[in-house]
Amino acid sequence: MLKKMTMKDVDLKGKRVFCRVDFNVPMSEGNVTDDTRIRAALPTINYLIENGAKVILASHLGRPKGTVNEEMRLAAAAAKLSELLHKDVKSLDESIGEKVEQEIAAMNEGDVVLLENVRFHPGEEKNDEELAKAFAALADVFVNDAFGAAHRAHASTAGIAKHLPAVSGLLLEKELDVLGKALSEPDRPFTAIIGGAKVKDKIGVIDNLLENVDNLLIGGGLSYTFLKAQGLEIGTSLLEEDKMELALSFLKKAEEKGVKLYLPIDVVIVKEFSNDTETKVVKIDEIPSDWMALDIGPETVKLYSDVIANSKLIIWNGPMGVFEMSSFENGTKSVAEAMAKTEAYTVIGGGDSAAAVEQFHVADKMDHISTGGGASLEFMEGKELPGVTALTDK
Ligand SMILES: Nc1ncnc2c1ncn2[C@@H]1O[C@H](COP(=O)(O)OP(=O)(O)OP(=O)(O)O)[C@@H](O)[C@H]1O
Ligand SMILES: O=C(O)[C@H](O)COP(=O)(O)O
Repeated sequence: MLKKMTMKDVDLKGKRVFCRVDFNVPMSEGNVTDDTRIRAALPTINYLIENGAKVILASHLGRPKGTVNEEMRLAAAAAKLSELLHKDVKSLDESIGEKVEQEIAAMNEGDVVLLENVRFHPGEEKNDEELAKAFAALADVFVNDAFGAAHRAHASTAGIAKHLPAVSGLLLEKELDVLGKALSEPDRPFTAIIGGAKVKDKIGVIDNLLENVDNLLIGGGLSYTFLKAQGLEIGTSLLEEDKMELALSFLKKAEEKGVKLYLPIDVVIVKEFSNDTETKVVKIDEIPSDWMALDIGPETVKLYSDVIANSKLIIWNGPMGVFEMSSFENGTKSVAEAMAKTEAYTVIGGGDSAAAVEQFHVADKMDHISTGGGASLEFMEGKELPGVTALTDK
């Protein structure tokens, strides 16, 4: 349970509400190419409208490093939101200052404006006190619905919360609820699937999950460091030599905690990193020294799919192979399909895994797809999220 104030704990009628959302969406040629994050914020925005708030939305887009970048303006996101809400959304070209104040003063209850990219100000990422105060001066209430940015202690996610009643939005609440419950009172068997490129990026999450899960399925680039550490030949597959000791300590921890840790038993290998080259499927102890593994093989798919089918709760973060190339997509696709079929409660930890379930058309079969990549990872590592900590206690 979230011990922070929520939108339901404050009177919103006629109030100016500064609502931080994560509209950091993929764009191409000035258009939003994936509106998932905008759609995910609709329940909160509609709630604010229905309760008579004046809705002042704020977001970052990309990493403009404190200067105005024409390609990172939020106007296209405002247009997309307007289309989804069936309502005018005024896109402003600043996020603080006199002009913004005038626009807000002219708002009626239920009106919606979207401020310009907050990262155009250098103070945003520095969590500058003056910028936080300038944001707070625009409003009476702060609502944080930007789960995707909750791991950042920035002026519009954390700093502002010191100066206004600060409450969670519905998306933020839901994300914390689903991920929190999964980690604190999991239905068992509880299985985590961890893939992606590097052990380095998943140290915290593997360490924390080993405290909790029944099964840990490892795939993707990071599995080869584990395999090499066990003395296997991995050819030219991805290796982080300095993480081999750590990989061994994870294997030991799994044994101590009674966690079944699975590594690939067969793989798809190639001689060069290319989609159009000869591929072979080999057993895990048959990788030639000049070949590299870019996907898990069919035996591993079968093994992992069986574990998935026999689980009650599954959390997935990171692809099983180089799924962007069709020759190496099978492992990731099969895991996505096995998750789509299972009766278990399925949680996708954002980022590449969320992209994969979209790509393989099974997104609607998942119980929860997190809108946060980095944020969900940090949450699963057991870290505090500054955007949540900053909210007003109940
Ligand atoms: N065997 C492999 N060899 C090389 N690269 C791999 C292999 N398996 C997966 N990858 C690559 O790993 C990348 C994804 O890993 P990365 O750690 O960057 O993100 P992630 O785990 O999906 O994290 P997030 O979900 O937070 O975005 C993909 O681009 C994929 O091509
Ligand atoms: O896309 C994300 O993960 C969030 O919007 C956070 O973006 P950032 O990594 O640039 O802070």
